[in-house]
Amino acid sequence: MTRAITLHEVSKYYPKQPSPAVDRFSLDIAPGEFLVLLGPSGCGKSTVLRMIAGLEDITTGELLLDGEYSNDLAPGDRRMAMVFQNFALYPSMTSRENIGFPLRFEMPGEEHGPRVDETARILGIEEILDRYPGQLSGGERQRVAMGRAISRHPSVFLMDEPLSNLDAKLRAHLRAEIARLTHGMGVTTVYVTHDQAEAMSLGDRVAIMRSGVLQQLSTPREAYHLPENVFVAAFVGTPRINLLQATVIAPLTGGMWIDFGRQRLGLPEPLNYDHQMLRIQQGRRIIVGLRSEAVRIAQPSQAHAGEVVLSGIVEHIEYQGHESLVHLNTGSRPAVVPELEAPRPAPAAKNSSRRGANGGVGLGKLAQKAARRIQASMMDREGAAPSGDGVPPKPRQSPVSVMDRPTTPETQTGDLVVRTGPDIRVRRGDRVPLLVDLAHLYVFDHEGRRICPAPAQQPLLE
Ligand SMILES: Nc1ncnc2c1ncn2[C@@H]1O[C@H](COP(=O)(O)OP(=O)(O)OP(=O)(O)O)[C@@H](O)[C@H]1O
Repeated sequence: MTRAITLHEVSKYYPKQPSPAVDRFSLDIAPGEFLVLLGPSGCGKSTVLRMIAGLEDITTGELLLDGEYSNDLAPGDRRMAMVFQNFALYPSMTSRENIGFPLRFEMPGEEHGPRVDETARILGIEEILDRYPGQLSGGERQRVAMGRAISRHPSVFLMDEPLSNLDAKLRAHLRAEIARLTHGMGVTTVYVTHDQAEAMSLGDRVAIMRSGVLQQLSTPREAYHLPENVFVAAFVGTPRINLLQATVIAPLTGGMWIDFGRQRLGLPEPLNYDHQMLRIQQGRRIIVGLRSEAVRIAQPSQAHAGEVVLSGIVEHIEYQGHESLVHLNTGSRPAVVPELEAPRPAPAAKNSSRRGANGGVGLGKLAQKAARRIQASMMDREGAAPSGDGVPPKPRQSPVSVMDRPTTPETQTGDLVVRTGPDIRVRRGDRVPLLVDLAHLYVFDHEGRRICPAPAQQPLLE
């Protein structure tokens, strides 16, 4: 059995918190869909997951399960299984006993052996069924934890960063396994991660969050190719998209340029629809987004149709084996998305009281919370203070704040990273010609909204 999950305008206010952890969050998850909640630490992903699970009350809004109002449904009646980051196995039980444990309550008086064996076979862990958690590797422990969730034949899997305690190789391996398993079982899955690569490779769709607010809900491909705002553009993709501050120059006499300060990028005429739409930005600050594959190092004579010329000085070459990343200085001013640039708190076990039934708030989590509070106070987190009962007087708007990077042209290092073949023959200090593919040019307005390519729904002009 699998089920549809709908969140309608769901908000969560924690007591004594100035702004909601989740703010008017709406989402429809289809039966059997694999949906990933993606965003930086503290953006509200786990809170959404826990509200779906029934482990956290919904302050306002509605949760529908298969179309039925379910805000007040007890967690045990939702037929959902959760898998956490910290495995949460009983140390005094073997793998077999751990996997069979929830069945004592779900199938009282019935023989659990066949269900446990079937689960072990699916996960390929028959050999470790008689071992204790202390005798297992991290990956094996996480497989047993997943076995415990699978054996219940749940209608929904809820996974909260289940792989983040594992090393990179194992993570990649288990990631593929999770995708195979959940799709094979056809069970609706909601998966929380802050790792965009994980989200992109796993999700049928990703819901990208920032400060409790849904920024974009789309397929991974669309999130990469058509980010709705600068936050999504910067959060998704490695290496991170190049974000440069610029202005549009569009004199009445014709022509249009994007001015980076020391260089200008001329848009070819006749202007296409997307470029024409930039005319209203004339004289205003914009942010230009260029992914590392949108620019190549090549002579102007080699330009294809739709490519325009810039140049840059090589600052650094990052050899990656299959490719090189060349860091260049084009004399532009990089734009910074504050939440992405803020230091991420040190990882700590997610075993605080709000995460699981059996733990106190760990020191690591407290440190994380303190760091978040500092981070939150430093960031431009908008929102009205809650009234006495914790319900907001009005919803927050969420323009994406973007700042200047505090550098002077003299001290500024590479502002543009370009992906090249591994054998590129350039040296530090060389000035090299660059060809920018305008088909992959993104422009965001001063509030971070994408304006090029033009959004499907145009904002009303005042
Ligand atoms: N029980 C609680 N009491 C007060 N504030 C809380 C509580 N739980 C979470 N928060 C706050 O709500 C916000 C969202 O937290 P949440 O754990 O949902 O974020 P997250 O995106 O899952 O982060 P992480 O990836 O670090 O777990 C944070 O600011 C957090 O400090």
